[in-house]
Amino acid sequence: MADALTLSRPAARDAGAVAILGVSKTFHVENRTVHALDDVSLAIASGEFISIVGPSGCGKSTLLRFLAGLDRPDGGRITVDGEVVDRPSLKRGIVFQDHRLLPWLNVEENVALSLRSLAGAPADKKERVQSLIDLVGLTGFEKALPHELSGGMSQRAAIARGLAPRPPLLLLDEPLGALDSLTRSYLQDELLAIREREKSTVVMVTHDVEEAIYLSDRVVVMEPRPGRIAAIFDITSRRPRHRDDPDFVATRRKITDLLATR
Ligand SMILES: Nc1ncnc2c1ncn2[C@@H]1O[C@H](COP(=O)(O)OP(=O)(O)OP(=O)(O)O)[C@@H](O)[C@H]1O
Repeated sequence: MADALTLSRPAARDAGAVAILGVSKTFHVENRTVHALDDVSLAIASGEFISIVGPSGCGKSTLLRFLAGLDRPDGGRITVDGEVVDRPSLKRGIVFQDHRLLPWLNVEENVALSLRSLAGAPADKKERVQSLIDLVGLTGFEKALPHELSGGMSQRAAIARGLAPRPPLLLLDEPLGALDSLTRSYLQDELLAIREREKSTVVMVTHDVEEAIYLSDRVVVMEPRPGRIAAIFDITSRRPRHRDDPDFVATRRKITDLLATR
């Protein structure tokens, strides 16, 4: 039973621990060979918030797709809680930059989609859906269709959908990338609050170094051709963090300087 989740929190407090071991991937397109990832290894503790930053083409999304089980590496392996990731699972929620809500379903129905295959009483599922809609600040918009929502609201609905089955691991691929800066910083705080409440491990790909430092326990900086980990920064300052704090500014400078050389 690959998806033995229930509506209650999946057992252990140490769920969502990730091991990425020597992962490599080469794409062959016509007569071109792209070393998208080369020998990438990373251990992520349960409950950690990790951001991955790096120049375009360094393999961030490829790595996230592997973590989701949407694709497989040619070499190495990935485990979550000791289980090899070789297919998608409700144990790993994923949210993309474009919300990918089904246009013919309303907010409530979109959020409920990923609960369909889980055991549980319909009333419990309904309660879970409503609590997530409340959590992401969409109360009152349960019956709205995606085209009736703003970009930020659609992204919140997508986050609620990703969280619905209580995945121990939440994967975010530029989830706030398409939003204006005000909505973006508001949703960053919401992401922290959601993570605090849901206790999921989070792996987020972002192009925004400031966002990565603001949210994460560690920032992984990747370099391209071949895609590798160039450095890992521990962000130990207490939350809420302040973007003009000297430590914050110094870390941002170190990361952007490093990125400028890649
Ligand atoms: N399905 C595919 N077929 C061929 N090449 C691919 C495929 N997916 C990714 N690549 C190549 O692998 C490399 C890494 O791509 P990936 O999308 O993971 O990078 P990224 O760091 O997420 O980039 P961006 O920041 O621009 O989204 C790129 O050179 C890309 O062209």
